[in-house]
Amino acid sequence: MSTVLEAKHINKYFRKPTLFHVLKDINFKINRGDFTSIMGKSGCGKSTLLYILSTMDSDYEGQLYLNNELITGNSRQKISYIRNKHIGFVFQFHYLLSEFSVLENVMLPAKKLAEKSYEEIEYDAMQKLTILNIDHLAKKRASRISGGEKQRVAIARALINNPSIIMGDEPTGNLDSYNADNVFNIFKRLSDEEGLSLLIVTHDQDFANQTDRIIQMSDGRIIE
Ligand SMILES: Nc1ncnc2c1ncn2[C@@H]1O[C@H](COP(=O)(O)OP(=O)(O)OP(=O)(O)O)[C@@H](O)[C@H]1O
Repeated sequence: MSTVLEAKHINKYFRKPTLFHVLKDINFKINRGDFTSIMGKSGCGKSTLLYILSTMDSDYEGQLYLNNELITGNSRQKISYIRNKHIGFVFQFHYLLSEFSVLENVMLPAKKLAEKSYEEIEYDAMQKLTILNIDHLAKKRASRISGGEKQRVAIARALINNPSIIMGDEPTGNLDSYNADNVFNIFKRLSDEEGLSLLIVTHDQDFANQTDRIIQMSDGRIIE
């Protein structure tokens, strides 16, 4: 089984207001195609860890590998390229551009990567919307759709560059239970049917139980 993501001896400190050792010797691997969840009490360091794993934070000790390539220590520009190409994100809040259409929002990360023509990107974006059963919303403004629909658009946007892994920080946290189930089931389907690698932080034990593996954190450490 090949490894998509690996964390080796990750330690992280916050220096203000006082020195605080927030992540303590984090080690784990994520196999390609696995659906992994991270759980743990509020404040144990889940978001801080996800921020490092998603390459958005470079201020840590230890090594991070993506597709067996060392990410740590690369230039900001290279890391930004790798992130855009290989990692898709879904946050608790969707962060869609409200004045743009659904289709334009989904196209954005591919435009940024600038490796395909406008027409190809548009075609890819429509395909992702179709996978998520929201192709009928393509021309609508992002501000004019429901919360559950917005989160599905955010997933389509995360998929647009065919990333190696999708990461989510409480991706169902801001939704009512019906829409939370719906979004979780989309992740589950992407994992089961498309073989996607997924890593989500969640407080929901029922959701976590349906993933392939639960990483349990406590006080900045992985305990299980
Ligand atoms: N920029 C910062 N400076 C100092 N301390 C911070 C900073 N960001 C987070 N912390 C602290 O680090 C700890 C871990 O925070 P983090 O957000 O990673 O926890 P979490 O497990 O994701 O919590 P939650 O489930 O509530 O989102 C907390 O004690 C938090 O107060």
